[in-house]
Amino acid sequence: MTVQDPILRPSGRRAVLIDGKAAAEGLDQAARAGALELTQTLGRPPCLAVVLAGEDPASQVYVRNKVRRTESAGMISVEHRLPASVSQDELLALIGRLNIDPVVDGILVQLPLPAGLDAQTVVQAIDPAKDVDGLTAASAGALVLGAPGLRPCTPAGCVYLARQALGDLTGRHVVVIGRSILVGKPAALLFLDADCTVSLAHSRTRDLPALARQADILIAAAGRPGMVKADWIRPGATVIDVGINRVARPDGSSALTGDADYEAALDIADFITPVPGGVGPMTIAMLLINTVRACARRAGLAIPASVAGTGAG
Ligand SMILES: Nc1nc2c(c(=O)[nH]1)N[C@@H](CN(C=O)c1ccc(C(=O)N[C@@H](CCC(=O)O)C(=O)O)cc1)CN2
Repeated sequence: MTVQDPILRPSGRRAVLIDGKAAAEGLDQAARAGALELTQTLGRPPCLAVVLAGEDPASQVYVRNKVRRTESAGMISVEHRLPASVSQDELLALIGRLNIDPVVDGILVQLPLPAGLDAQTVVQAIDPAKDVDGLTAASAGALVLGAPGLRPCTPAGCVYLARQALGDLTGRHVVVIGRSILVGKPAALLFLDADCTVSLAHSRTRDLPALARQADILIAAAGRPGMVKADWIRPGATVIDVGINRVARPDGSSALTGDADYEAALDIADFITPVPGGVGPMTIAMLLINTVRACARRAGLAIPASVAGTGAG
C-alpha cells in the first residue's frame, strides 16, 4: 500500500498523500524480478543505454539515478556522455550504433538536449522496439490506436498513482493541464485508455479554473509553479502534480515545488501527490519496467508476470 497516512484537517476531512517514492520502490522490485527471469532465460540481463549530451545539472542527477536504479534492478546500464558541442550527426550515428547492437534493449536520450540539437529528429531516430521513453512516432501511434507498445514513463506513472488512490478509474473526469509531448498529450491518451473522460487543457484554454474545477482527477503538468490555486480544485478531487520547479527562497537557497498550490490544495483535495516524492520517482520506475518489457518483446518472450500488470502498456 503506497498511500500514506491521512493528514487530519481542522474540518475533519482528510487529504491523503499519494506516496510516489514507495510506489516506485514497489515497481523497482517488480522490474528486478522481471529482469532476473529474463536473465535466466536469455543468459544475459536486460540492457539500457542512456545518452546524455551536455552538462545540464538536473539532467546529470536524473541520469545518475537512472543508471543506479537500473543496475540495482539487476540490469546493465551503458552510459554515453557527450559534450554539449556534439553535432547532430554524431548523435544520430551513436543512436544508429545502439539501434543495431543486439544486446541493447532500451535507448534513452536525456532531455532537454543542448541548444543546436533537434530533439525531435534525435528521438525519432531510435528503433521503436528500443524506445523505452515511449516518445517515437511509432510508440505514440500505438498509444493512439490502443495497440501494445512502450508508453511514456511520467504519464504511465500518473495513471499508476491515480489507480493506487482511487482503484478503477472508469468514468472519472480527468483534466490534464499541459500539452507537452513528454507528459500532457500522452497522459490524456493513457487516461482515455483507462476509460476516463478526458479534457486536455493548456495556457490558451478559456476559463481554465472553471474547467479544472470539473475534474475528478486534475493533472497539473504546465511547468508553472503554484499555477493551480485552491479555487481550481473541486472538493474531494485527486490532484496529480507533475510539476518539478526549482524556485529561489528569500534566503538564497532553492526549493522544489509543484504546479499546484500544495498547502491550499491539502484542504480541498481528497488525494494529492507531493513534490518531491510524488510523480518524479515514478518516471524512473516506469523506465525500468519499460526496459524489462522491451527486452522480453525483442526476444520474442512473454512479458514477465511481475511487470505485466503495471499499466505501462
Ligand atoms: N528522456 C527523458 N528526458 C526527461 C524525462 C523523461 O521521462 N525522459 N523526464 C524529465 C526528467 N526526469 C527523467 O528523465 C526525471 C525528473 C524527476 C525525477 C524525480 O525523481 N524527481 C524527484 C526530485 C528530484 C530532485 O530533487 O531534483 C521528485 O519529484 O521527487 C526523476 C526523473 C525531463 N527529461
